[in-house]
Amino acid sequence: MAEMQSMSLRKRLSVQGLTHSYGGSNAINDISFTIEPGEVVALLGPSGCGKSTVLRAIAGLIQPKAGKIVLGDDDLASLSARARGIGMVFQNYALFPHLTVAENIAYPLACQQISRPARQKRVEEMLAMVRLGEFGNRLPRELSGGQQQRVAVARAIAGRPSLLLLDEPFGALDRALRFDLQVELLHLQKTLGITTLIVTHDQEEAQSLANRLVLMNKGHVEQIDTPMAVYDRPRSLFVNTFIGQANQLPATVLRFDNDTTLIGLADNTTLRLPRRLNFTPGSKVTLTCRPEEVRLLPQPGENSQKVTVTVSVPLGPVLLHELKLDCGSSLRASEVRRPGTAAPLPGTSLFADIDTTRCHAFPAEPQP
Ligand SMILES: Nc1ncnc2c1ncn2[C@@H]1O[C@H](COP(=O)(O)OP(=O)(O)OP(=O)(O)O)[C@@H](O)[C@H]1O
Repeated sequence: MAEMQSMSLRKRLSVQGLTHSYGGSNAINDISFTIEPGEVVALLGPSGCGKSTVLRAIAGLIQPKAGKIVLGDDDLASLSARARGIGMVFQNYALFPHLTVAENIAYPLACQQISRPARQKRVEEMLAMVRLGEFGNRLPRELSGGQQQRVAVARAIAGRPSLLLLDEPFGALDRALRFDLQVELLHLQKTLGITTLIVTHDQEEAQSLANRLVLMNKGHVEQIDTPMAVYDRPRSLFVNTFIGQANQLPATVLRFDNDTTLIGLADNTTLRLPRRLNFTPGSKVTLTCRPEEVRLLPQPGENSQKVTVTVSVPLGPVLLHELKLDCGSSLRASEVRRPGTAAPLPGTSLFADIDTTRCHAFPAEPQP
């Protein structure tokens, strides 16, 4: 293991101004981010936002229209896909069906013209690492989906790449297996310290695996931050609603008093935010708060709105309440279930107390 660690070169990846189109309009536009040596970064965003295009450009599978990709000291534009020293794992396994597990893992080593005994030793190390020591002689079709994906990971890292690219690596697997493999991959990545970029549309996968997230929308970057910062301090309404759940309330900035902002809601009630927002009075905004920041009370509180319970659903450890404000807007509240927590009956009138320290306000999006 010590030998392997010393031989895996930790390199920094820098992507600057990456732009590409497949013909018409740009699929990705001016994408810039860096991954520090040994760091795991997740590219996250809705379907079609350009995640795989970024990955393909880094891997050398497409030639971008503009931009610079540098790995360590190498400008990748001058290197073929094969010469880039990148390990890749894609969703659909893509193991060679006619080669055994051991031969699959040995394949990139043979391409690097590594001697047969060294190859064999490395394959054994890899098989042990992904806990498939007994499976070297099997064909891919004789393995389960999760095992096949572990072989794909072993094959990707066997050649000691400086960068690991994972494109929806566990997308085809069921939830429980996906979680197990994520934990395994995290352990492997920490042991080897390979700089890693994972593409996923599964935000839980991204948050559990990555040190930082690059959030993409419609071909551009919306925010780059740690998973917690993205959740707690979203820079746009898109990020706020894409990561986790967020209630959205149409509102108007009424006035500022010292360090507070008075916000008017659609039902003519008001909320006082304990900070000055960067809007002019009269601005139309979308106010957001997460369900866990809304507390249900039997009596009105300081920042509470009258609500009617539509339905309450138990989701494992929490109870999720769907509520209606008097103005017709919907609101969700969640509370941790304790022994004796009872779900209110549909139609019950209660008061929703919003934690205004945690609310965000974004410019209202123009109505279609
Ligand atoms: N080979 C191609 N030819 C033409 N257009 C393409 C091609 N590949 C991707 N696109 C378009 O480029 C845009 C970005 O696609 P891309 O596959 O990078 O998105 P993605 O975020 O990875 O999506 P998904 O999560 O669905 O895989 C999309 O609008 C897609 O339709």
